[in-house]
Amino acid sequence: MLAMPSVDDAKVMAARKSLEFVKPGMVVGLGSGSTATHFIRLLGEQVQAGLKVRGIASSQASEELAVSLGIPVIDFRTATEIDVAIDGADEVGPELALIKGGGGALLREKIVASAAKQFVIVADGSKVVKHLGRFPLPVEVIQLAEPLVRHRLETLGLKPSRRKAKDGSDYITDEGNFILDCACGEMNDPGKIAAEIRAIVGVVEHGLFLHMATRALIADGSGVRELLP
Ligand SMILES: O=C(CO)[C@H](O)[C@H](O)COP(=O)(O)O
Repeated sequence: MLAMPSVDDAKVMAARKSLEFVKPGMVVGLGSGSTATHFIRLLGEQVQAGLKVRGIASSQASEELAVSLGIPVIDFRTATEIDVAIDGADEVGPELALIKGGGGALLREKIVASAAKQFVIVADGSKVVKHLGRFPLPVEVIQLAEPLVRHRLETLGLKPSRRKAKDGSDYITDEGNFILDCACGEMNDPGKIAAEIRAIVGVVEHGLFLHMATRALIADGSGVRELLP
């Protein structure tokens, strides 16, 4: 009998499969989180073997990793086009609706994903859900506006809680904002929730990525399966 791959092995399998979508000359969006980290490491091996691509990073951590592996990284301020973005997700729902931002990089991740011609999700099978909402939805907010935004989120029926760093201090994103992790419960209409949150001034971005992913590569005991929207 075949042994089930560990969650981490599954992440590597999905990340490896995503290399098929990276072609010479491309500008590649580099996601954040453990699965995206596997992808960046594998891409680094390809670059060291001669593949010519340039990366654009969705977080400081991913940028530092890419640079350490010799992947040429474009300065975000000069980028105008992205061919493919490869990133992980916290939940993958129907029609490839996603919750992202567990690693706190949702703003840059969404900028990269929205500009990319292809947005490929890499994940282990545990991330696939029938309804989004078990994972708390991250909402990035301007620090100054946090109490007002928090109250508005509560009036929408969400239960926000300010994210803390490992040392107990407030978690601050790469762009200098707070994150409110919002318990939402099962989402029947993610589009409505996304629009309501988006309408609150002081919200910088939220972790619902709707109608963005062009495919998801999901790895589990039976290999890597491809989901399309
Ligand atoms: O959105 C993200 C970071 O902001 C990550 O892609 C998401 O949290 C999944 O992470 P992992 O691959 O470690 O499970």
